[in-house]
Amino acid sequence: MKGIKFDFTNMFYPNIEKGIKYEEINEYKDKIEKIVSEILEEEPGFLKLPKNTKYLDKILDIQEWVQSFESFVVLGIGGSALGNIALQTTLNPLNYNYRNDRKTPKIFIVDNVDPDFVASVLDQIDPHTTLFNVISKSGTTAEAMSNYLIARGILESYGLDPKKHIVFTTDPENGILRKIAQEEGIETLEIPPEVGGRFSVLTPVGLLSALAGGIDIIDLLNGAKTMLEKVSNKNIYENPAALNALLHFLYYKKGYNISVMMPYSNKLLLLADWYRQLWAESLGKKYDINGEVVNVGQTPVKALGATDQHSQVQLYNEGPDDKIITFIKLEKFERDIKIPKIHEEYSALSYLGGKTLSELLNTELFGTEYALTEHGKPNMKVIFPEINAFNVGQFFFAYEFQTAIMGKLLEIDAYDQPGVELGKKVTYALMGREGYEEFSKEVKQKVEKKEKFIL
Ligand SMILES: O=P(O)(O)OC[C@H]1O[C@](O)(CO)[C@@H](O)[C@@H]1O
Repeated sequence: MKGIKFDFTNMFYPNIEKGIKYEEINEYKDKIEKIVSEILEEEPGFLKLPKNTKYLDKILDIQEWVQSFESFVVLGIGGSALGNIALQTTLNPLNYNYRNDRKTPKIFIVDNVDPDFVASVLDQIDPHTTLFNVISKSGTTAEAMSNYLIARGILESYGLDPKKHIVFTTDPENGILRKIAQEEGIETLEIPPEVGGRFSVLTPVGLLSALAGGIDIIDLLNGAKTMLEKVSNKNIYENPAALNALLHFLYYKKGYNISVMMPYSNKLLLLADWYRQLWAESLGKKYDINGEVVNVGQTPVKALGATDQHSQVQLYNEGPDDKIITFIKLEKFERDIKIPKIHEEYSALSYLGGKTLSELLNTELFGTEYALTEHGKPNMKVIFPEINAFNVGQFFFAYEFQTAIMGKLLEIDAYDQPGVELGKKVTYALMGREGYEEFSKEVKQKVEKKEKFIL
């Protein structure tokens, strides 16, 4: 069958000595059935996206305008950038201006306020031929807003009409971007109110820059749609998202606090960055749904094969039993390179001659998998037959659904992020935002009183 596959072989006992037993899975069969039914019934915002053509139509309407620019610059952060970055590095890695005979803009994603980084992007673009896509669900995030102000300032300094060079992606009603859009007539795409940032890659948040970069967004959504069908299966043994969630949950209960995602493909690497936000922000929670303090969460970690075999794998093999490793395997690379048969006289080199790099890379993946299993460390694999929009759409959707299930298993709210508020509030206060004067004093006093220890 078309699409990605999940290989759970090395998650189970007896392949892994301390592995999960089928009896443990069976104990949760009914619970998983109930959870999947509940999610399908509750229809959290992200679930509606694969079938919703409303947003797609609107984006396709402005395709010609968007692709008439030479540069397309996303200004956003977190869920308003990570999906975009994953899509571009996976499906538009060369980021050409000319691709498949069709001119598409070069895509830049500015997801930080590091002045060196922002300046380096600005150095590369010509405002006359640039479209800025300001993405913010809340329309308040300091990083996205400051970069918006900078972009707008530049446009104005060139005498350019912001309406012709800016498109907003934001909430349909709330937030300052929506207000500015209404007052000034700036083109604006909607983020459905019920879809949180980290679940929004399949909304205009991710779709517009994807389309701008020449990615087949219809295929992307088709992939998500087929995965929706697959993960709607209530039988745990036929539902990869449910089985993956349950395995992560059962291991988590045994002290496996870390979930490593390790693609063996540079193009697929940043899917792991997208996953990190999804898993961390959704599941790292102090309170459960009844208001009890639980302090749960599993720390997502990103690694790259084969590079990190020479950096992290020592720890993964011999360190504490606290990690589950998810490899991402690519079966068919877009290109391959044959290793020349030079130095046939040295056996330390001659075994490589005549092989391909993809052969070497996937053999290394096999070696790492084998070694981890021998060391008794649980590991699994997501297999991409090839990199295309359909498979990437499947991947996004499977992990979103898996996160929803994991949230229910942990009995927490997977859709909020109260833990990020305090840091934001301090920034507002210290940067002098109106209404935060008292809080600013409080913070300064507290810091003043601290016993300092600086070396
Ligand atoms: O799209 P927004 O509202 O600018 O938010 C960006 C990101 O900030 C967060 O709210 C966390 O600070 C994320 O959940 C979100 O993806």
